[in-house]
Amino acid sequence: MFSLHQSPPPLVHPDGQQVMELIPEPFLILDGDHRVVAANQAAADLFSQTRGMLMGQGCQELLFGLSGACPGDDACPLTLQPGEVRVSEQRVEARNHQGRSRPLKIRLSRMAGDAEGLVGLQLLAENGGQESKGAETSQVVGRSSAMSRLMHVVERVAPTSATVLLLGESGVGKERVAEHLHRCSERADGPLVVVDCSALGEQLIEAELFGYEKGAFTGADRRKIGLFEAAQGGTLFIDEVGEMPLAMQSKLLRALEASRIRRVGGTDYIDVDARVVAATHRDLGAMVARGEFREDLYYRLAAFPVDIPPLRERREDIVALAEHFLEQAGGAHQLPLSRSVAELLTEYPFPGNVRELKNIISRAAILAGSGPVLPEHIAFQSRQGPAAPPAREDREMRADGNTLPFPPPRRTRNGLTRERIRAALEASDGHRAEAAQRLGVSERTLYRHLQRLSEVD
Ligand SMILES: Nc1ncnc2c1ncn2[C@@H]1O[C@H](COP(=O)(O)OP(=O)(O)OP(=O)(O)O)[C@@H](O)[C@H]1O
Repeated sequence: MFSLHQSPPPLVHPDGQQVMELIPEPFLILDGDHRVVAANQAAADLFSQTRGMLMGQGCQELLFGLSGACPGDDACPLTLQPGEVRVSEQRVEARNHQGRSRPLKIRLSRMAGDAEGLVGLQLLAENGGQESKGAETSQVVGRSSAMSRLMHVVERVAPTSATVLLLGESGVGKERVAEHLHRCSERADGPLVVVDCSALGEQLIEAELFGYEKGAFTGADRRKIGLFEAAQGGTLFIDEVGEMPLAMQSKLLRALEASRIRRVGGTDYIDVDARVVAATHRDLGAMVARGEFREDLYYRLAAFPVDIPPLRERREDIVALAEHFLEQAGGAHQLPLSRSVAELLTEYPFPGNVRELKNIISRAAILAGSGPVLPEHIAFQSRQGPAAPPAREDREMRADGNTLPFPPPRRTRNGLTRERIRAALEASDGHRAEAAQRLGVSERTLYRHLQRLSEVD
C-alpha cells in the first residue's frame, strides 16, 4: 500500500488520483498556497462535500474554520521544510452537515521531488474515527494568526528536550498548551505530571517534587515517590512556578542541571529523565530584579519562552472556542452560534480569558435548554468595557474581573483561606468552576486546596 514515507505521488494526474483512492484515510494534496489540488473520496466524506467541491479550497477555510487565504510560511502550521515529515496533532474544523467538527491528527509530508511545494495531508481520525472525549478535552482550539504562530512554535519545540516556559495571564490556556506540547513530543506515551506550586505550602513542595523516605519527617510513615520520578520518561509541568519559594528554587535548579534528585530524608541520588515545562502568569524578569526569583533558575527555565496572548488580543478565536465549549456542554444541537451572540461575545474584553468564556458558555447552554443560545443567555461576569492590558503585576488581581462580590485574592501560596473558599462556594451554590472563577484561580488549584483542607480536618 502507498505510504507517505515511501513513495508519495509526485504530481496529481489521473494515476495519482487512483493511488490516492488506495489510501484508507482521508487524504488531501495542497499546492504551495495551501489550496486543495487533489482529494480522495475518504476526504470528501469527512468534509461532507464532493471531491470537486473541495478543489481550490484553502487551508484556512477548510481545515481551520477561518476565512481568508493562508497567512503564509511563518504563521501556517502546515508549512514544512523540504524533506520534512511531521505528525501534527491539531483540531481540524472539518464541519459536517450538522456543523460538528472532530479532532484529527494530521500527518504532513512534502511531496517527494516536487518543485511546487505540494504538501500531502493524511488526516488520521482518533479512535477509529469516533470523537474521543480525551482528545476533545485536550484540544487547543483557535486558529487566529497569533494562535497559529504559537502552535507552530510549540510543535517545533515539542520534539526537542528544551525546557519551555509558558507565559500568559490567568486562564489563557497555559496548561492546555502544555498538554499539547507533551502530546506532540516523543514522550507522548510517557506520563504528563502536573504540579501547581501555588497550591502547595513551602515544606510540601519539596516532598511533592522529590518524594521522601520513610521517617523523613513526622507523618512520613512510608516512602513516597516524588513527581519528578513519577514523570520519568514523560513531562513534568510545573505550574505557577513564580510562587515557588526561593529555597526550593535552588533545589529545582540543581535537579534540572544534574538530572537527578534526592528524596527528602534520603542519601542516594536518583537519576530522572523528565522534560520540564513551566508556566507562570507573573513577570519573572521583574521578580528577578526584585530578588524574588533566582536569576540562574530564570535563565534555565526560560530557555524557550512562549507567550500566550490574552483572548482580547485574538478575538478571531472567540467564536470557535465558544462553539467548542458549547459542544462540550452537550449543546451540539445549538451550533452554530447565532450572529448576534457571536457579535456580543467578540465585543467583550474577557478579563478572565478562555476560562471566563468557558464558564459563560456553560451557563448559557443550561439557560438555553433545548433552544438556541440567545443574547439574553450570555451573562458576562464583568461589565467593564475594553480595558488596556493590566500591568503584569496587576494581572492576577484583575484576571477574572473586578465586579465580583469580593476582590479576587492575591494568588500567594497561602492566599486561599478556608473562609474565602467557603464563601466562594456558598456564593456559587457549590459550583466549583464558578467558585474558582470568583477566587481568581483555576479549578484545579481550588480542587487541590480543598483536598489539602480535607486532609487537615
Ligand atoms: N485554546 C483552548 N482550547 C480549548 N480549551 C481551552 C483553550 N485554552 C484554554 N482552554 C480551557 O480554558 C480553561 C483554562 O485554561 P488553562 O487552565 O489551561 O489556563 P491557564 O492559563 O493554565 O490558567 P491558570 O494560570 O489560572 O492556571 C481550561 O478549562 C482549558 O481547558
